Amino acid sequence: MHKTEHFFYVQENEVKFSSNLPMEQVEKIYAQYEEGVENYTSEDFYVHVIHSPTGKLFYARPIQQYNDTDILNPLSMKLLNSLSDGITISNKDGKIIFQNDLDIEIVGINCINRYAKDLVAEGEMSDSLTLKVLETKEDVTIFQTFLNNKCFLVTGKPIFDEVGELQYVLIITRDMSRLKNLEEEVKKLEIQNERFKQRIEELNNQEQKKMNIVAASPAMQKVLKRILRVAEVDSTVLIEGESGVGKEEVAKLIYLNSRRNTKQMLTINCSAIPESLLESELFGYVEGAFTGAKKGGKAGIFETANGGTIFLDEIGEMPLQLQAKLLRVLQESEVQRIGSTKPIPIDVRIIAATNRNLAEMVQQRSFREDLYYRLNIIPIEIPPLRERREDIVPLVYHFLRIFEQRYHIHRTLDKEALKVLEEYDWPGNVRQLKNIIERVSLLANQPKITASMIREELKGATKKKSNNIVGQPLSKSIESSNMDISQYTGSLKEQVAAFEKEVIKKALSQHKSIRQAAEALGCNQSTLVRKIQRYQLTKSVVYE
Ligand SMILES: Nc1ncnc2c1ncn2[C@@H]1O[C@H](COP(=O)(O)OP(=O)(O)OP(=O)(O)O)[C@@H](O)[C@H]1O
Repeated sequence: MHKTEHFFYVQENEVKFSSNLPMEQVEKIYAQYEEGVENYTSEDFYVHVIHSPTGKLFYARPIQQYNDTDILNPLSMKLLNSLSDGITISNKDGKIIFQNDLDIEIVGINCINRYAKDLVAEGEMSDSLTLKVLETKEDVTIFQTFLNNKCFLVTGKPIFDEVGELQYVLIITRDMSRLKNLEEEVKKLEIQNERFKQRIEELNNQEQKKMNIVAASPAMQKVLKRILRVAEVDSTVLIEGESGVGKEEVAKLIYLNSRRNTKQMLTINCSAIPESLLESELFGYVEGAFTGAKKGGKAGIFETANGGTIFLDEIGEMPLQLQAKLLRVLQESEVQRIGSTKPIPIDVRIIAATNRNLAEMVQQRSFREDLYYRLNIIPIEIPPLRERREDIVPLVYHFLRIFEQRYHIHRTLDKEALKVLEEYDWPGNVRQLKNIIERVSLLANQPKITASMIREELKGATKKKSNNIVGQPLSKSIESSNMDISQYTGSLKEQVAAFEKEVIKKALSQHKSIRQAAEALGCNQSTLVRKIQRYQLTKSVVYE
């Protein structure tokens, strides 16, 4: 029995026994008993009745009268102030008897000793959870935004005494922004995690991307290291080297390993496009900018590549007037379409390449000095193949594998053949080596390629060297060849046709099949067949 509990025993309406309550008090309690009830309150007592066959036993426990100050002793206040939630406690009349420091900070008002209903009536609070809990006598939870615009989870809890009377209302205000911050932290970590995963994938891919470029020699290893380092930064790169050394391949590698690899890399060959067209290709134009300008205008390559990369091949061939315009784009990161004064902001990375000596061109004033320095922020010089002979054999095997997959032919080279290739000077660099390997692979009528087959091919190349078309793929050699055109007469159409006939004849004589010749000329087989018929190139002529 609880030490403050009293009891008395009643038999036939007569109090037979009482513990230590004065009789007067016992009678008062008993007077309020209603026949049959088991629990009731009387005066300041909570009464529990046990009915037995012979009588009734009454337990009377004094209802504790809490004093507000009883619960708010210094220690409990200290404890409540140390919590990281806002706490207020109101008594059953709705008077706020305690508010911890954090709650005062959150709500912005010190409510101690004030009544919740007054705070609402006086407009200091739009609503009061204390009043709601007093009314419903139930737990209530709401989300509430306070002065600092932070979102809080506010929970009101009724606190009952032993007899179920609501005694206090406890309000707990929890800062949801802390939870939100945590949520955001978790999200950030997840994003970071995702980035790490991507980076690992990228690094794995990088290994594969590197595989496309052969760099066995110390000189190319150095270049490769530089490529991978510059790929990470966003600056302009100038790739220099003789024709066919692999400048475009290097540009692709930089792009593939850069952060911009999710956007495209657009390539423009400055030597292959006439000056007038190059300007509009690069910068675009507005409607009516010139005769023949498309309706609605056209975006230039800078606009189209926005966010990505532009590879300006053969930059040394860019006319001076366009060099000035390109310089402005690089300096101001904005472009103006032809016929417009409106600047369009652009964000592109420029990779430029040249086989010309730009520094010399600057001295000869055929290349702008300011543009040269602007492009030359990170120069990459690719040495000619003859200066990195360690790359020759790995390149041979690399190309053999490519052609094996492309043509389904398996070829190997004997030792002597490899030696010949290693000792050759390769004026046409890697492109020339690639073409020789393609040719011998296709022309060989046995799996093993011998030194004499290579020598034969290289003899042809040396002969062609005087025509400045060493080892170029056929389509490229025609572009750059110094073919004697004085032999052609007649109208432009007739001269072009005569030239075309010669080009096709030559291609057919150099390739085993029409398909291969078409491939080398960069046209499709049916076009070539039509032209063979038009120019009446018979088989015997073709293969003589
Ligand atoms: N290191 C290399 N590894 C594998 N292939 C290479 C390498 N270097 C060049 N190649 C191949 O050689 C050919 C010529 O390379 P590329 O077109 O990049 O040369 P380039 O220097 O840009 O030539 P140009 O100055 O004529 O434009 C391409 O088919 C390319 O794939």
